[in-house]
Amino acid sequence: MDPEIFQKHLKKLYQINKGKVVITNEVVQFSQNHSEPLHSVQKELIEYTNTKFENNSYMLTDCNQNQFFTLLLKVLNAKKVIDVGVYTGLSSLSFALALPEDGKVIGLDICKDYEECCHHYWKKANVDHKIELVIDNAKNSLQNLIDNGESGTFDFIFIDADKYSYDCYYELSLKLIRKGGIIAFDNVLFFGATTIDQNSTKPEHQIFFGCPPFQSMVDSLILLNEKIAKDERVYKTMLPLSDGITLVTKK
Ligand SMILES: C[S@@+](CC[C@H](N)C(=O)[O-])C[C@H]1O[C@@H](n2cnc3c(N)ncnc32)[C@H](O)[C@@H]1O
Repeated sequence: MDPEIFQKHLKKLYQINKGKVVITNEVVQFSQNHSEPLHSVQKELIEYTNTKFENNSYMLTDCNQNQFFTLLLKVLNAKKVIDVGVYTGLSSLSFALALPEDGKVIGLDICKDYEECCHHYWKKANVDHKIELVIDNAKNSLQNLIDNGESGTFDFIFIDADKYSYDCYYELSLKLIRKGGIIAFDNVLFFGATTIDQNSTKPEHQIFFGCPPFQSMVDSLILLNEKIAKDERVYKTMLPLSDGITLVTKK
């Protein structure tokens, strides 16, 4: 191989989008196909949620995320996990599948509507015994864990419930996570809304404005993103994976 030709070629490639791959849906699918395959029950639950709860199935975590968390839990050698925002049970299922036989997921959700669905699929995947579903406001549930002396004992905490309360979940989770454990926040990019100038008049940005409930979630997430970026208590990284995931670990 002629190194000069190779260098010239690389330079040309680098000039296109600074050498970075544009993340299209096809690229997302490609990376999904080249990651740890999903368990058949994870696939069934996704299918069921998309058909049965069509109106709010956008709440499901996506495949890439679940594949990523599976690997993360293995690396962390995780045994104790908290899932804040369970919905139809996919994230809790993924965590339970990645944990050893004596591992435990505490799933927190305020809504009872999906309880039956959760247990059905968790049983089907033989992990129901590893998951404890607590129906209450997650703020109370996290505080109860602290009051029960479980501070500093969790390996991984996933925050994916109401966006207004992320900051409160963050502070409580910092108490519950062990040193070296990871707290992950979902939706920190929120369809890209948190990344744009909130005074933007660009026509392509106007879709993000004009819906007060959406805007107040965006405002909460913007404040949280700024807080974590400056927070000296943690090491952090924000990944442009799915709808944006921030990972933090205590210093
Ligand atoms: C985005 S969904 C979670 C998706 C889930 N992690 C998955 O993998 O599919 C958010 C969930 O948070 C729950 N939630 C909303 N507010 C909550 C609160 N204050 N406390 C606990 N759960 C809450 C909702 O009921 C909903 O099921």
